[in-house]
Amino acid sequence: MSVIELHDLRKVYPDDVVALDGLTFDVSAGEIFGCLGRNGAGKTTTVRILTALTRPTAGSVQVLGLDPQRARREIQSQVGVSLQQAALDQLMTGREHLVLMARLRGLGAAAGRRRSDALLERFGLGAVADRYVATYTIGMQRRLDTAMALLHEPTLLFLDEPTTGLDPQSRRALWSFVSEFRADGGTVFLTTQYLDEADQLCDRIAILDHGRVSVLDTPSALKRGVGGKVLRVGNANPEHLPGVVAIVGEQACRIDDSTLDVDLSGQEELLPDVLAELRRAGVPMARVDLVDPSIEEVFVRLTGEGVDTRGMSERAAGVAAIGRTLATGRGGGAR
Ligand SMILES: Nc1ncnc2c1ncn2[C@@H]1O[C@H](COP(=O)(O)OP(=O)(O)OP(=O)(O)O)[C@@H](O)[C@H]1O
Repeated sequence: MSVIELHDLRKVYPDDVVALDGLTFDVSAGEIFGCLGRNGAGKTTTVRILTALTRPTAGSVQVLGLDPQRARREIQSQVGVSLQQAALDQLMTGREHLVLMARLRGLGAAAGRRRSDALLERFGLGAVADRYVATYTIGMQRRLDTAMALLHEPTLLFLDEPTTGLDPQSRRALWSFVSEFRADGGTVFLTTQYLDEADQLCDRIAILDHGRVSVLDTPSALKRGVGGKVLRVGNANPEHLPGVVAIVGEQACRIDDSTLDVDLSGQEELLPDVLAELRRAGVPMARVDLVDPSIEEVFVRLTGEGVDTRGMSERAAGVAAIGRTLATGRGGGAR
């Protein structure tokens, strides 16, 4: 059953800014659906239209079987929304936010307090519940905002870039919350600029480009679709890289956290040469593996380096580091 249906959706802002240019997809009940794309691709506009915060210019949209513009209150009472810019009052405590929101949601005083307490604990905010939000970290503010979106126990949750700016621990905590929410029967629509997040968390991913869906599928189908294997070298040393780059070319090499990925698609015949080079450089073969391409590689292969997501920029920095190592002959390129 579809809980979200978009057909040929267009949104044109004043001054002819085209944010959405014929967006079509649907989201099934119980899915974690990821919407990926660079800045300005149209992700937030999509969330705002689905949650009745913005009116589309053309096209049709249904959320839980309702038209958001005609059934605005009904939709907003049934879905949870955590937007990129959390609307929190710095001079209120976390608990005050939740209790106030519970009142706005029509929960009785006792029920509101109970639900607030439970959510404060669930999101690890119990110890700071009575501190001003001004003293919260970005991660705490984001968790509070997500907790507020859950007060009325929605079954459909919209999270707009929920982990942007969070430290790795907070990101993982958010991921496990999203998985649990789905395991309890919920549906999640999330936008992200992090490719690894979409890969690990989402059942299906739509990559948006200039207000359109450029590809949409499960992470594994996307990876299968592009074909080709990646040779992964763990604990790679920058000194090992020039030889490999000389064989496969700089574009095929990516390094991240000392892991070197060599994209062999279309040049599989080079595998023996690369292995021989690694062996010559003294890399233990136990550290070498053949793996499926990551969503990042899919992204690069399908759309080219032009899709500037933050995750890709980090990898691009890694490739640039290899380039610098080659150019200067100095090590230290890997992060
Ligand atoms: N209120 C607005 N008025 C005019 N233009 C807007 C408005 N909101 C968004 N836009 C423009 O619409 C396009 C899509 O923006 P949108 O925020 O939906 O993209 P996004 O993928 O969410 O980007 P980001 O990752 O930066 O949030 C961009 O060109 C943006 O500048």
